[in-house]
Amino acid sequence: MRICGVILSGGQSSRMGATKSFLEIDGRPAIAHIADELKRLSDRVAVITNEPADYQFLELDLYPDRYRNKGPLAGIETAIYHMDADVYAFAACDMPFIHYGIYEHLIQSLNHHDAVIPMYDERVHPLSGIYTKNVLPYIQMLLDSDQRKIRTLFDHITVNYVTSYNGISKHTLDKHFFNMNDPEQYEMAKRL
Ligand SMILES: Nc1nc2c(ncn2[C@@H]2O[C@H](COP(=O)(O)OP(=O)(O)OP(=O)(O)O)[C@@H](O)[C@H]2O)c(=O)[nH]1
Repeated sequence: MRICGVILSGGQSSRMGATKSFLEIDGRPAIAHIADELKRLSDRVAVITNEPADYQFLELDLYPDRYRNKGPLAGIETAIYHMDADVYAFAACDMPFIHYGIYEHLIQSLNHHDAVIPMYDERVHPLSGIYTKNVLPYIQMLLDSDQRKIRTLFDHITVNYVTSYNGISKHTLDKHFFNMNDPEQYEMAKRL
């Protein structure tokens, strides 16, 4: 199975007030930690960013959103449009502690669905999901009619929502799904 890892980094970071990808965790930018983990899944990892010059140090494939200012769904569209793979493992740039084993578990849960979306602590995490190429025309249809909600995509495709993570510790899961959106959460991240 051909897998691509994709980091979504096209947001405004307005709550944080600084680009979340470049916030330092253990002396390295958050996005470098995320890239390292996705490289354990695949030798093909891309970043979807509208400021590619800032990301060249990562030495990854860089693509700007094809649909501008339409949110993360546009980032997913861009990745699938440009890269040829069977499955795409997505990560938000504000989840610095992702664990590749959780993605392996999601991929094993594909079972002919169009996407596998993790749930944890009663929250749905669509930007840490696995998507197949099948979703591309549906995303384009939504973006073409200015619909940006990922949840709307799920009305059109088959989704396996994963809620059990046998063999993965609570500590690993708590960190994987930790998301830093504001300065307070960044301070928490530095202590994790
Ligand atoms: N490629 C791409 N990624 C996006 C876009 N909007 C948000 N993202 C990414 O989606 C993830 C979640 O973003 P949010 O936290 O909802 O939004 P944000 O713009 O980063 O932050 P706020 O401005 O504080 O809402 C992050 O990884 C963002 O970089 C977009 O328009 N394009």
